[in-house]
Amino acid sequence: MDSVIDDVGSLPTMLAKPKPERSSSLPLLKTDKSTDSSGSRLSFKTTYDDIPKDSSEPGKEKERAKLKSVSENAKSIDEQVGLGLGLGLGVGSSRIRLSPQFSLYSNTHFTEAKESFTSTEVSELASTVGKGCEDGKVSDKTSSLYRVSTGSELSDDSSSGSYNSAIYKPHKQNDVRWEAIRVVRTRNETSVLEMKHFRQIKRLGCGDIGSVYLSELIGTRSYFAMKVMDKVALASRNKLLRAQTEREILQSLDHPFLPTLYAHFETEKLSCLVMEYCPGGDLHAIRQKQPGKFFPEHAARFYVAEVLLALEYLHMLGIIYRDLKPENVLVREDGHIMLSDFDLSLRCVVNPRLVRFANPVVEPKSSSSCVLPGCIEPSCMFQPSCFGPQFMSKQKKEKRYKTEIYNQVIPLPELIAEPTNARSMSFVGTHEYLAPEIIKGEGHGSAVDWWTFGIFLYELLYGKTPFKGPSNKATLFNVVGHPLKFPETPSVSFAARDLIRGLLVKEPQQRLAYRRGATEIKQHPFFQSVNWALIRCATPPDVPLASPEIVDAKPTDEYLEIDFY
Ligand SMILES: Nc1ncnc2c1ncn2[C@@H]1O[C@H](COP(=O)(O)OP(=O)(O)OP(=O)(O)O)[C@@H](O)[C@H]1O
Repeated sequence: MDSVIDDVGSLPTMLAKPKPERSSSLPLLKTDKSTDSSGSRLSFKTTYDDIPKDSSEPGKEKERAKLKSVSENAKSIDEQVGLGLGLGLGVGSSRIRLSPQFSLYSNTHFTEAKESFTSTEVSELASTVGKGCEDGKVSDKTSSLYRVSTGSELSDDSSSGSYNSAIYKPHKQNDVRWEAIRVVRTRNETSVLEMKHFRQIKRLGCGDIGSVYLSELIGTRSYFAMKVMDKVALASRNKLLRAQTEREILQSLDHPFLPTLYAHFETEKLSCLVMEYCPGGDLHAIRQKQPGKFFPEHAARFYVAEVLLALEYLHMLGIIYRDLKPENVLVREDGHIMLSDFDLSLRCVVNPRLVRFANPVVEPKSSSSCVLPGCIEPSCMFQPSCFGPQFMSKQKKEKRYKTEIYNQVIPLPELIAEPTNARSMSFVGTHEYLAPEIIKGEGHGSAVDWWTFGIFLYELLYGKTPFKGPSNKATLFNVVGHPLKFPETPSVSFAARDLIRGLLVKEPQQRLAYRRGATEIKQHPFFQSVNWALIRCATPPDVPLASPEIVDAKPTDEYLEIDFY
């Protein structure tokens, strides 16, 4: 898979004649070699920021130097958390980000920050870096419109802040891990979590400038994924703002298919994010294990349906995700998904619009909110079970629809909060997943997520992406210029192909969901059998086995005395 490209704040000119001063540092030229030795897709980001503008040698030397630096960073972090030996580095298998010093945004702060935008303003690199950032290039790209994080806003008790944020997370507040954190804090008579409260069990992956570890909160048998980042490396690689964006987004989330950030703490050199651990791995790895390396349609539908709800929620918060791909979709212990990796996300302001009021008197024929061409079936909006039978007669459909209308006391109002009008000029994403408007540098909004959603569904069903060429450059040309084609095998339903066709429309304005966001996609016949409200109760296609490291975990009191620092 191609590497992630991330040129925040730059106009891509891949198809036009590149400007001379940019030509030497186009990520396209630098990232053609983008798979690791195992052939899996690298999540290695190339940014213009990483490359000096006056560089005359954009090629392999710098790429090698960068990989070496990733490797060294990972090794150094391993050593610092006490896992220095024998784990192998897996260079470039992941990337890592974070900001060393940033304010603790409560949900309220986040809202206040967003309110400072108009609907077309975007908060790319939304906040300025606090005291820790002295890099002129970074602050040049900072939007003054967004709430600024300053050193004075720092909290010494960031884990406490994260802990308290459970109060504002009604969907996650019953999570037993909050209780485990409370127990440790009480037991240690401390308001903050520190590295010494955790035992690192193994490294789950490593990225640009940090590593993710499976960690136990000592003495609780509660397990977390701890993302550990080297602050100096972040600063030197201009990753501070991206990291900060991700952390602020993580703090604002409260959704079953998005990560919970339990705590954040820092040591002198490291910054650590404590998140939910997903033992199921990612959908890219899981796809490789499927017969034929593609998912059966019912499994693909399950995964994309949950991803759709996650994207819908993000868009409602004014967050355009921009990096959807199977690698970023992790599988929880219960088999449901968790969308991860927010450092490429864009924050902007949305103006929620109510397009249909809650009304107890519903006229079936007036449900014009279904925008599918030729679709006059209101039944596509009401489904009785999470994943029911897909095909039924028209008579049955009508009967079912009537029953459901009567069972519904008040139909839900239909709200649209789609940051369609946001305009970012950044060149970010993963080659095979890039939307045409990003490649052409036309400016992009939330419709890019619907494009990537189409590529994602295609890849799950066919085992490959539709526009991949022999090189990254060829891939980009294909995305912009080649018509969409479906392979003859595997056999995929008409509904699935129709949905993909609607999503992979090159002109964003003509793309499905451009006008009404996720609502349009939910109403597509491909999702006819999905009960959106109950999807959390649906049976996942696969439930991961408990991680052997956890099953075999020894009683952990013996680790209490270990002091990492
Ligand atoms: N919550 C988690 N549970 C289980 N594994 C995780 C979790 N978060 C990350 N990982 C694993 O750790 C690896 C590194 O994650 P990290 O977020 O640092 O980088 P990444 O997802 O590869 O992406 P990027 O380089 O795009 O930031 C991932 O590939 C994933 O396999």
